[in-house]
Amino acid sequence: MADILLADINSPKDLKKLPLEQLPKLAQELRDFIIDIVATKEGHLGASLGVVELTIALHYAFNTPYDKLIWDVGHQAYGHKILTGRKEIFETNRQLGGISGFPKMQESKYDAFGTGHSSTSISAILGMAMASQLKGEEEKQHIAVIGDASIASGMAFEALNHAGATNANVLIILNDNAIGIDPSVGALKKYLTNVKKGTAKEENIFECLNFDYSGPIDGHDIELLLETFQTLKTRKGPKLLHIITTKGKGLQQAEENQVTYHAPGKFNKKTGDLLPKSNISEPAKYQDVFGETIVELARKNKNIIGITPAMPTGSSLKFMMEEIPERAFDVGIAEQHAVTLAAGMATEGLIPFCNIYSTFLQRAYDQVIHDVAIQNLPVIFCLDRAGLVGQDGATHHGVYDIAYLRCVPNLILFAPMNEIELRNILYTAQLGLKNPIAIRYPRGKGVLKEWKLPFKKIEIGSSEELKSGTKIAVLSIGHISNMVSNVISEIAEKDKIGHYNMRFIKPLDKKQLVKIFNSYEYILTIEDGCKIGGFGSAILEFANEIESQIPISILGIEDVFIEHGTTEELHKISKIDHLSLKSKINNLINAF
Ligand SMILES: Cc1ncc(C[n+]2csc(CCOP(=O)(O)OP(=O)(O)O)c2C)c(N)n1
Ligand SMILES: CC(=O)[C@@H](O)[C@H](O)COP(=O)(O)O
Ligand SMILES: [Mg+2]
Repeated sequence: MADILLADINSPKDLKKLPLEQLPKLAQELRDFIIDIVATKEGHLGASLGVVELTIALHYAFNTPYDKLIWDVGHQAYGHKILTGRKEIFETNRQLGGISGFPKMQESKYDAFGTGHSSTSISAILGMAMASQLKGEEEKQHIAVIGDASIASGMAFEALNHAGATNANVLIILNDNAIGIDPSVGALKKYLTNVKKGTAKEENIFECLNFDYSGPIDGHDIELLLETFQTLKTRKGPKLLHIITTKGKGLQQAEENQVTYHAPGKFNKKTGDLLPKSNISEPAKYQDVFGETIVELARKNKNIIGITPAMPTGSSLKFMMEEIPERAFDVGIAEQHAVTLAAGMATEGLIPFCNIYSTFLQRAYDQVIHDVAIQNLPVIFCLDRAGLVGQDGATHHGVYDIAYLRCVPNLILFAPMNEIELRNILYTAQLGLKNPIAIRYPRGKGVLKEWKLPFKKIEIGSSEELKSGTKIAVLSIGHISNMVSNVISEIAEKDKIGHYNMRFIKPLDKKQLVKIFNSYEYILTIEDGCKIGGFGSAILEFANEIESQIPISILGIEDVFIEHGTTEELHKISKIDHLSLKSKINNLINAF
């Protein structure tokens, strides 16, 4: 049997011992290794398969970790992790206690910068290169690998604009596979396509920005990559190398179905076929409730617009993009633009539904305040993936939105308990709200079998008493309210417990709250967001406002970053799972 080259590679030092002719064989092994593990452990697949040759060539040619290497987004860094000492633990990728699915500085000296959100790599590598200049490290190389969808983002352009006016020693590798999670969009995509066809205008956009541009070259040709790196190493100043790769390279299914194989779930490693999911009829995903409902509403209301920054599949806005393409827009990885675009549309009487994952809206915070809330424009924010999202970990949990939105005047903040509430608030929001509204809902499935019921208007600021009680009032918000209901149903002295689905974090249902504060002896709040500044804080502030002395306990995410694991595991760690809540309530009952 031929030697397994990968077996002996535990660091780039080992890699450098291989003769050049063996690198294509190593590439095949690395690809097989990634496929083997991701097939059972799940994770991001297509992006890592597409940069196998690039990863090998980079670590072969450069002196990492002394030379700095940043992977933008970082979902393509599995090969990098495997070649830099994490091969033996790669099977723990994204699992609780295991390695992160993204580069992470605390995990390895080879991870020069932590990523997860896109388009940060050029700024960060420029910062490092400028620091090297100041320290007199003239020979040090600084490399950022960024995809064609990520380079189109505002932040990447800000960094290119700055870098091009410096003599910093940076090499930006544009990994152009013409796709993000969904097909790349926009004028830059058209430009890059023309460059590849050789029909671009005389002037190269990157050269105009003062970059030393090379390419486009085949990013799967290791020898060519190595030759190019040797040349580029000797050139000073900002450089951009344009490489062409195929997302999913080496696994036919992944090459042919690039959207599905971005993060395919479990699959057969030999055939690439996806493993069937359980065939029990399950509740719908919240994202699909959004996707189907917006189509239903938009058919009747011609002013409705759908906007997504590069997540048509993840948000299910693709349903509207397919049926009503003239009113549904993927604007690329451009959260800031998406928000202000929606604001502009709202000034003209359109009704924009701007769907952004909770974690990615962090990037557009100023736009939410300055362009929407101060001007009190009725933009409808649909914040998908709110709460703990699971294996993507700390960079992706949507746990700050309540705290960062609750403090913004004019903004209504709602969290549906189930699919019907989501559907009804989407309906309510397009009836002519005078304020912006943010609707937060989690990754994954709801709880109901039937949710496509006739629309009902939800009164803004109204809560719902799910169960009355005598001693302890549990106030919950959003999907987690279902777990709370289940827990209460199992409590022996359940008569003592009242349960309120508060729905609106802002405005609070103050009428209901006054009643609660007058009828109970203890209040317990629960949310799947950070405790500091969250829903529980809002209840504390209310207690202060009415000068209530009733004790209040807040359950939610503590002041630490929660890492990766299944959402069930992470809820447990955060003590907002079924058992923790049950024991908390039982302890309270014993105390009263
Ligand atoms: C700020 C931000 N918005 C959205 C995402 C979600 N996202 C992750 S990967 C990706 C596409 C990246 O495409 P590209 O840069 O071309 O890399 P490729 O996957 O093709 O390697 C998107 C939109 C993100 N990680 N960060
Ligand atoms: C890398 C990245 O940011 C996305 O691929 C993200 O992992 C998508 O998350 P969902 O799987 O929740 O759509
Ligand atoms: Mg791409």
